[in-house]
Amino acid sequence: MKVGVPKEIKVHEYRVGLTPGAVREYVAAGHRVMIETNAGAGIGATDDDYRIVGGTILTSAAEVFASSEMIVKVKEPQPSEWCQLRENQILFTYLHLAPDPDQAKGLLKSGCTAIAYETVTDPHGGLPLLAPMSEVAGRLAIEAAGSALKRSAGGRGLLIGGVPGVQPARIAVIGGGVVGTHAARMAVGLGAEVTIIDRSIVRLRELDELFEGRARTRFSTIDSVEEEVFAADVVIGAVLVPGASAPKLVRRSMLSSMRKRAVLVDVAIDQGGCFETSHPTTHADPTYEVDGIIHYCVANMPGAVPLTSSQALNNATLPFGLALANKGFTAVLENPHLRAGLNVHRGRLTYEAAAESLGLPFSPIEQAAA
Ligand SMILES: NC(=O)C1=CN([C@@H]2O[C@H](COP(=O)(O)OP(=O)(O)OC[C@H]3O[C@@H](n4cnc5c(N)ncnc54)[C@H](O)[C@@H]3O)[C@@H](O)[C@H]2O)C=CC1
Ligand SMILES: CC(=O)C(=O)O
Ligand SMILES: [Mg+2]
Repeated sequence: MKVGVPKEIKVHEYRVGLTPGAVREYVAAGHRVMIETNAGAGIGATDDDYRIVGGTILTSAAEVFASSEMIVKVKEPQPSEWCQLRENQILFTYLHLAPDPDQAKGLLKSGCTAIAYETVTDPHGGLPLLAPMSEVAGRLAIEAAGSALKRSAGGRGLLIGGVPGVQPARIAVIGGGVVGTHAARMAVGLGAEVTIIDRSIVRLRELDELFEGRARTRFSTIDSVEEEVFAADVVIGAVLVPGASAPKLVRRSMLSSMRKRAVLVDVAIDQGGCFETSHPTTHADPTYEVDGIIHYCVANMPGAVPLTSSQALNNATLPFGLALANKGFTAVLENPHLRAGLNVHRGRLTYEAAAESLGLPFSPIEQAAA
C-alpha cells in the first residue's frame, strides 16, 4: 500500500505520525511510505533519516495526500487537511470527533474511511492507542499545574511538594484511568496530598492497592466532587466516556467556592473538557483565568515532548497500522479492535457515542460498509 505521512500543522505540535523506525517496518513489509519534507524535524529526524530506511520524501502535504492510499497522522485533521481526503482513502490518527462538528462534517463530506486512535480497543477493555499519550499527558499535567501555581503565572504561589514544616499542595484528580493514574503518581512523587475520584469502584480498588495509602480514593458523586474541588489547590480533569463528549463535572457556579488562584488542568479537553469553563488552549498560550481560577486546557499536551511521545505512540500504532497497510479495509472488518476505531466510513458516522454527542445519524458498520 502507498502510505503517506504529512507534517503536523497544529500549533506547537512536534510529533510525527511515523518515526523512521516505523517507516522501516512498513517498508520491510513491502509498503511504499511517502513523507512530507521536514515532517520529522520536531523529533530531530531528517529527510535523510527517512530516505535511509526506504522512505520517499515529497515536498508538500498536497503531494502526500494526493499519492497515498492511507494517511497516518497524529492530531485530528485540520480544515486544510480534511478537504484533501477522498473516498477509498484511509485516515489513521486521533480524531476526537464528539466535540468537533466541523471536523465531523469535513470527514463525512470527504467520503474517507477514518479510524480514530482513541477508540481502538484491546482485549482487556483498554484503549491501547490512547494509553501512551494519556501516560504522557497525565505526567505532564502535574508539571503544567506546578508552573501555573507560580504567582508569576497567576497561581496561588504554592510549591506542589511544600517544604519541611509547610504543607504541600492538595490535588484532586477526577478520573482514575490512565491520565489520572499517571498524574497521581507524579503528584504523590512530589509529595502532594492527592485524592483520586472515579465512578468505577473496581478502579478505585485497584488504585487503593497501587498507591498503598499515598493517595486517597473517593467514589464520584456530586458531593465528593464538590468537597474535593473546593478544598483543592489543583484539580486535574481526567474523565473519559470513550468517543463521547466529557461530562461537565465542575460547573462555573463552583469556581467562586474554590481556593482563590487554584489551578484547573483539563486534560479531557480533547473530548470537550470536564469543566464547564474550559475551552481549548495551545502550548503558545496555555492558560487563562475565569472567576479567579487558572485554567490550563491544552488539547495536545504530548506534542510538547515529541521525542518521548512519537516513540510511545508509534510503538502502539505500529501493529494496527501494518494490518491496515497489509489488508486495507478488510483489516477493519476482520479485527474487532480496529473495528472499534472506525468513526467515519464513506460519508457515514459509524461510532455511536460520537454520533450521539454530535446529534448526527449513526450507521452501524454493516450498513456503512454495504
Ligand atoms: N489533552 C491532551 O493532550 C490529552 C488528553 N487526553 C484525554 O484525557 C482523557 C482521559 O483519558 P484516559 O485516562 O486515557 O481515559 P481512561 O478511560 O483510562 O480513564 C477515564 C476514567 O474516567 C472515569 N470516569 C468516567 N466518568 C466519570 C465520572 N463522571 N466521574 C469520575 N470518573 C469518571 C472512568 O471510570 C475511567 O476510570 C480523555 O479525554 C483523553 O482523550 C489523553 C491524552 C492527551
Ligand atoms: C490524545 C491526544 O489528543 C493527543 O495526544 O494529542
Ligand atoms: Mg485534540
